[in-house]
Amino acid sequence: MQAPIGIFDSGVGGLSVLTEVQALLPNERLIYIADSHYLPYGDKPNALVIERSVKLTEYLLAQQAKAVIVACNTATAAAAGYLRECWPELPIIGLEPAVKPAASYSKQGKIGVLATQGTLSSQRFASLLERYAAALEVVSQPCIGLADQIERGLLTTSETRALLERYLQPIQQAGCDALVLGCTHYPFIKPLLEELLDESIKVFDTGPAIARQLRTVLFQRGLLADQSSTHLPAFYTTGWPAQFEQVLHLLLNIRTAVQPLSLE
Ligand SMILES: N[C@@H](CCC(=O)O)C(=O)O
Repeated sequence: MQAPIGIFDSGVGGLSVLTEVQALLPNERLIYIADSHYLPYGDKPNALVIERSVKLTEYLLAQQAKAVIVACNTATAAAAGYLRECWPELPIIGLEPAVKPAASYSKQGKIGVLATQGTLSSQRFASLLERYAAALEVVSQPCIGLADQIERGLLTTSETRALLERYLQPIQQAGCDALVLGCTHYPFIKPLLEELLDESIKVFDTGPAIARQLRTVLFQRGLLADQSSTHLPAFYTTGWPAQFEQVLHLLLNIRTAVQPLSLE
């Protein structure tokens, strides 16, 4: 059996990355884990996010994963460095807010970033800004509660709209012309985002670049899947499978059984 690629997130957010990977690499076998029992990661202590990331990676390795995507900006900021120390041979692909392309696009020299508190207060994010946006004005906006709404499939409710309006306000007011979606949950509210944003603001997310990066890494290591193979992704959650099945259908139009997973 083909060795799989493991993908994990605190919940449904990483599905936005899974979609991009499936589109670019349709022959790969994918295993997706939503650590829903510990959601949201965004306001959890670093130590807990690291502990969970280690457990999830261990599980994926026990399933013979040939590469792991940390499909969560918060977990990447907290744990990617440590995971790479633990498994130096394993290709580990992390997600970072797309500050670099947004900064080079911006003509106003002003960009906005929507992300979790965990991501925005991380050392990794500080050095990302230092490297690529030192000369720019950056409006970093923590979006408390937004990932939870998306997790519950509430993509267009008045509460979600009100939250998003509130979080976009300082970014629009500052005159930003580029907006970075620094959390893998947020691409699922792109329609609402486009409705609320000025047309002049370009939106950046990381999913497509991650899929390309994965393809490069697998190619370099001779790990790309056989072109004749096709597989349905396998889905696991540490939370409630029935709830995850519902939101999986809503977000990706996939109807499949989700397996319960206990990783304590
Ligand atoms: N998927 C989110 C994490 C959301 C959360 O669990 O707070 C991220 O990319 O940061």
